Amino acid sequence: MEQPPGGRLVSSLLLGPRGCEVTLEREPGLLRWRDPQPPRRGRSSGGENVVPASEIIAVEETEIDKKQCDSGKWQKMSKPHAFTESRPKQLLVYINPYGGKRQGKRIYEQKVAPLFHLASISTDVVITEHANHAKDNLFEVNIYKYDGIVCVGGDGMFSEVMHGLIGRIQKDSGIDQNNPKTPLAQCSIRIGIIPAGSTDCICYATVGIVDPETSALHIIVGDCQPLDVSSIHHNNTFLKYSVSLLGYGFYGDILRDSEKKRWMGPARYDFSGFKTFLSHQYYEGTVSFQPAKGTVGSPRDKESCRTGCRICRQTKQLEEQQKNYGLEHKEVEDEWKVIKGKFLAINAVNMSCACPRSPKGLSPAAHLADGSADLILVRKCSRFNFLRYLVRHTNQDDQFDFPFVDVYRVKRFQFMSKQLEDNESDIKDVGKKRFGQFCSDHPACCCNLANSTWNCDGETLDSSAVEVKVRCQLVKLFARGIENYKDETAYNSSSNELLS
Ligand SMILES: CCCCCCCCCCCCC/C=C/[C@@H](O)[C@H](CO)NC(=O)CCCCCCCCCCCCCCC
Ligand SMILES: Nc1ncnc2c1ncn2[C@@H]1O[C@H](COP(=O)(O)OP(=O)(O)OP(=O)(O)O)[C@@H](O)[C@H]1O
Ligand SMILES: [Ca+2]
Repeated sequence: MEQPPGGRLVSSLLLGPRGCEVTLEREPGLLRWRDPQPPRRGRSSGGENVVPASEIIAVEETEIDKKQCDSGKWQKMSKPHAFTESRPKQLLVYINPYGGKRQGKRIYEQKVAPLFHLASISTDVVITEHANHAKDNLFEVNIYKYDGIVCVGGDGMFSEVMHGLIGRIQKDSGIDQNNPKTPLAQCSIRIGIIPAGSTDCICYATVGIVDPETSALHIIVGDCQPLDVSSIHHNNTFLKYSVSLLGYGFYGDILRDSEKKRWMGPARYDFSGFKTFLSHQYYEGTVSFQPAKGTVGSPRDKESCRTGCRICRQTKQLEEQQKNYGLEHKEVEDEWKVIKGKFLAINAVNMSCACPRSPKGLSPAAHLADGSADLILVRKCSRFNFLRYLVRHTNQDDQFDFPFVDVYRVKRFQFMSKQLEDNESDIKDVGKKRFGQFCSDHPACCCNLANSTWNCDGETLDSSAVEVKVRCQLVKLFARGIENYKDETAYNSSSNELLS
């Protein structure tokens, strides 16, 4: 390449048989070239292609210009894959061969491994043989020699890997996860998700699409997206972490029913969803929460969390300022709001939970990394109204604009079912232990006194009573959030293309 004044390198690029001029600008590091063919009608970019150098996957030398090469003008790159420092070089990969449509192994081998190879990334691959294989393995291996952990599977598989990684880091830092008040050690090793599950909402809500190649490219270029994690405890015992949906009632019941139908694959959720919708079960209990005062946004905002989100950045800055002034424990004194009622669904989401089934998700304005969760309370209502509420997850109408739906942005919350409250207040009265019974006052009504279960990122929880606290940006993903359409037009569609 020749270097004219102005920090711009100019060279010629062969695209098939045609040549064109290509320039590389030092600042901001953009590679530009014009299509050799005249632009087609309606193409806004006018045939110009722009690729940030940081997004070039690999460069290979070809012997097309032997003379120039011999004359010493060409220099061999010692590390052809080293475009930026944040790119991973060594990855540990876990594949769940039974997630989703059981395509995990094929997806990895055919779509992902060749890209990793092209980008000179070395991998250790573990194909899991049973549930918790990946989680247990993360406590045994030397995780510190890897630049990232990749999971090939769905939300449940991500959850397993995340539990392994967070648990391992806490163990190595001497932190007891059972203490709900202890600050947790952040995980600097990033997690990559290659979607091969049934819902894949963590992938969809952090990348904007469920596509294994796109996710592989985010891993290769070393993108980094911090993610809030909720820790769930009961009676000073750690239960689980959650990053997407922690749902009681409707989504808990769907999960409980669908687990028996894993053989159906992703369709099990529609089957169990329909069945659960018809059962129209509501649950009584008390929800207490601390509203998120430090965050800048609200769940009713029209704007969603996007790449480089201002709200996530501001909240993190605020948290750091509070830490510097020694105010990080102030939330302990913050007021608790208490709501008793009959609920069809109690959903706490750390992110929008957008997924192919619901492209805007359960809470469209929830943020990936603002240190808060959106708590959605759907009170007892008619079947017809609940259907109207569900349908709004699939169209542009506001799903919170119903008198029976409330949404709050929270940092912590607790839930206890009425049944447990009754048992706790009169524990000696054996007659009051009504597990699994139906309401004796109204035998024909659907007032089931049995508990629902919590759906925690697609896994069931053992306790119906929970204490939940959001841990701001506890983990990091190889992702960059959903890109704004406006930003995307800055580069044309080739921004993710491989150059070789
Ligand atoms: C009429 C159409 C209404 C469609 C309403 C669609 C709402 C979909 C909302 C999806 C939210 C996903 C939240 C993510 C949860 C994940 O952490 C978890 C693990 O992967 N997935 C599930 O629990 C899996 C949850 C799967 C939920 C499927 C719900 C299907 C409901 C069907 C109701 C049918 C009523 C029809 C009446 C005629
Ligand atoms: N080899 C295996 N055999 C059985 N279960 C496994 C195996 N490997 C992992 N698992 C478990 O399978 C569960 C579900 O997997 P996964 O999340 O990949 O698929 P899914 O449930 O179909 O998708 P989604 O979570 O997106 O709805 C995970 O919780 C994981 O612990
Ligand atoms: Ca959040």
